Amino acid sequence: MTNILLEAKNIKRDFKDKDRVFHAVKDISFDLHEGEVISFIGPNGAGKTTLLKSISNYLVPTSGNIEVMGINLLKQPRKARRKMGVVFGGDRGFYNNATARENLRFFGRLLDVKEKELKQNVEEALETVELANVGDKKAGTFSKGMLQRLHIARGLVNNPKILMLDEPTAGLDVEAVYEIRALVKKLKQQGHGIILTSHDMADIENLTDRIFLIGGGEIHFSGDIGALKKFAKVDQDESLEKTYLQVADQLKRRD
Ligand SMILES: Nc1ncnc2c1ncn2[C@@H]1O[C@H](COP(=O)(O)OP(=O)(O)OP(=O)(O)O)[C@@H](O)[C@H]1O
Repeated sequence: MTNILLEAKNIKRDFKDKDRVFHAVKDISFDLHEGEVISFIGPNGAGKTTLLKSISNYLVPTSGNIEVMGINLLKQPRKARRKMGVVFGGDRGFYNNATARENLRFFGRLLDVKEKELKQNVEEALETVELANVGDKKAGTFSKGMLQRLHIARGLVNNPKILMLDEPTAGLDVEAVYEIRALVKKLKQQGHGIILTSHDMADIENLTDRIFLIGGGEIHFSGDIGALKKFAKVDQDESLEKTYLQVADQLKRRD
């Protein structure tokens, strides 16, 4: 068994509205191993974003415990958070008039990367995402696919073992989607643990080792795609989209 990079135990997150308490995440536990890609799938309002925000320290859970490479996220949030690259992607997030290298150096400094490590980290991140040859070009001249790779480089600039990739292929053309998928596979082979969110079932089918079906703030199933197909009682050659549709109804909130 490989090393556990992240362990979330009994995560609950409530939202209070006047005198009513809404249980967005009820009691979720999961872990993430080295070299593994996991994904949470479920209907709108299932609690996926709330859960991922809790793990990446954008929201404090109501209760539960999160260990990131042995560091307690709730007790030492800054230290734990630095072990994780959170990649939101999209057209924004960079200084258009600065080069890719300058942008990465800037974000590296924001993440407290030491000056003597910064240059090497930036070069390694650019190499990994295959942008080293255009590193001196302004970010504003980059295509959507290149920008997405630059976002991933930004997530890598302080050398985190864990990456959270939010919709990494959204809005990209077929070729760029293919490149991003190849990059995710490379990161996984390098030993990164990756939490992938995507509405594109083909991304999940291609990349994810372990799927967590989430509905009504709870996990209904976890396992690989083959096990999910058994759980959904569909043939093994059925598409993930059809498999998901078989179980979608039972994931709807009843509260
Ligand atoms: N700040 C908030 N205050 C009150 N309720 C909230 C807040 N954030 C989320 N919720 C509620 O918690 C539930 C879970 O929302 P969440 O965004 O985590 O779901 P999701 O699975 O990510 O959905 P989607 O696929 O639409 O992004 C929803 O019913 C939502 O309305």
